[in-house]
Amino acid sequence: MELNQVSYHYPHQPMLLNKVTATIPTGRILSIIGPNGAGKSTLLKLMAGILKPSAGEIDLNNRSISTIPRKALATKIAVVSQQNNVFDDMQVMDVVKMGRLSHHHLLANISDDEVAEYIQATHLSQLASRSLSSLSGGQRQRVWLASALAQDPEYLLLDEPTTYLDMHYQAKLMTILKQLNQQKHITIIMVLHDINQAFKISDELWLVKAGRLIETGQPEKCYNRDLLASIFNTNIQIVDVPSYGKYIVEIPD
Ligand SMILES: Nc1ncnc2c1ncn2[C@@H]1O[C@H](COP(=O)(O)OP(=O)(O)OP(=O)(O)O)[C@@H](O)[C@H]1O
Repeated sequence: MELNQVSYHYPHQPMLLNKVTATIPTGRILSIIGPNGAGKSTLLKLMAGILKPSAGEIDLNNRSISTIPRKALATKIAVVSQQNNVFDDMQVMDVVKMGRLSHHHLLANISDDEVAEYIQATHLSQLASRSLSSLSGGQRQRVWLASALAQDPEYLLLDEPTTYLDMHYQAKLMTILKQLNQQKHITIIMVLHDINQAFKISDELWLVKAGRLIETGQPEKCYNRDLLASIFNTNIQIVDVPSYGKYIVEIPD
């Protein structure tokens, strides 16, 4: 996937993203980090084809994603974003099957077996017959992930996927994502607020501030105190934690 001079503004709003040009590394894990309001979620929505650039192009395999029909795009790109409650009455199994609709016409044509691997990968087997409304925030998050995986996408886009998860499930989700990336070669693009998590799991980072891509590259290149301080507008220290490695901390004035 390539972004060529992508700019975007919401209707009747000033320009938010300004001529973003970058290549998404295929088969890798990319995290987008930056302060609140920088334009990270908007960038993700543009890559998902949910929003159309005001100027510039996003190409997938040399074709503009705005010319790819929605159902065809859903077999290539899956999105896990902030959840809605529209599907609260549905069973977990059916919500996961809905992800598979990009490959079928009817939910009734999709067997339990067809989605079993996605249910297993997200550790939902025990919850498969429960309604979505009876689940905790973290459990629901895994259902949305399973539904996105059922699309069998080349690209998995996640907007703050750890929001509802406790420390244990945050680590577990990161392990699941790493496995999916390594075993199925899915390209993973996510917006993460926990920058230490982003630095640990990602092959590449995009640092965004005020709608501009300030830096891109491997985490090692981005462990730069001055760079991070200017992005987040705060004092930063990078410390060495035994048996963890480099850890970024904010030191208030
Ligand atoms: N639908 C919308 N209409 C108008 N403005 C919007 C809309 N969605 C987002 N914005 C504005 O665009 C800017 C960027 O929002 P975006 O959600 O992309 O930022 P972000 O970097 O993901 O922020 P956060 O870290 O707080 O989630 C913000 O100023 C936001 O208020």
